[in-house]
Amino acid sequence: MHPHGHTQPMIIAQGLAKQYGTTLAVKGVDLHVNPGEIVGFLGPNGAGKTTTIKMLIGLLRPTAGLASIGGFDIQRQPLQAKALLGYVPDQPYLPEKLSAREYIDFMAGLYQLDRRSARQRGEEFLHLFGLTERGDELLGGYSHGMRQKAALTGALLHQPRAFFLDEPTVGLDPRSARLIKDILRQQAERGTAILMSTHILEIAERMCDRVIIINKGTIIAAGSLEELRAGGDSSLEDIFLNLTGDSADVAIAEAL
Ligand SMILES: Nc1ncnc2c1ncn2[C@@H]1O[C@H](COP(=O)(O)OP(=O)(O)OP(=O)(O)O)[C@@H](O)[C@H]1O
Repeated sequence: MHPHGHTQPMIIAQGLAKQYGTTLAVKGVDLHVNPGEIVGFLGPNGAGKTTTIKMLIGLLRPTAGLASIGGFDIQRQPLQAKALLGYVPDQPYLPEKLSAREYIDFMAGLYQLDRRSARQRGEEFLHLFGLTERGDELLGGYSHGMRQKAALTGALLHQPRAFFLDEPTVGLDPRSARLIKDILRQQAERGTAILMSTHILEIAERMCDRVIIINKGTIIAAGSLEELRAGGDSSLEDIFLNLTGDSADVAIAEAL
């Protein structure tokens, strides 16, 4: 028996498509993330990663297709679906005039959490992130890394079952990147499904149970790294370049 019960995927996309004007940015994407899984969402710039994630979390209405979180359709049952999900964008919006502790209270209110246990959970994250001493400073004065940590704290406060991150470790020092990696693994072990976009292949290799590769709005490969390597010992970088590159680009990359 799987530790998290029946493995109905927590995150599902079926035929998701998005057209901006005449541009088909996402062309019928099918994907799923199971409870407890960390899945890397890889693709070159402009491939459609952010657009897909924004449709999955209900920030963008798809032109076609369905997205569901924990069995709730994100368009038809947005409140139920959104209560289950957390999202950290690559440039998180934070209220600059609030301190980290005030932000924790603010997020607790937004998700209608019990204030005391939310505060306690918030303090645990501040401690983990080394921000206990700076929790009363205004977020506006936080560094990029500190902002990422505050955003993660706010997004994890309600214990989401589906967690989405856009480029979570960009601009972080190695220690902070490691910390975030550990926290994500911890969340996954508690059954949270995690989908994170990244273009840093090394991060995907080290952090993810499975990767999904998107190129020009279409999923072109999905599986564990072992499956993608399919017996060979190519690095994820080779696989990625081969799958997404024009052959000329790959030839250039191979020559480097
Ligand atoms: N609001 C918009 N209006 C018009 N076109 C858009 C809009 N947002 C994205 N696009 C286009 O859709 C395509 C996919 O963009 P998207 O941001 O989803 O890619 P991405 O994979 O997240 O890229 P990156 O790695 O550079 O962040 C691109 O061609 C982009 O120019």
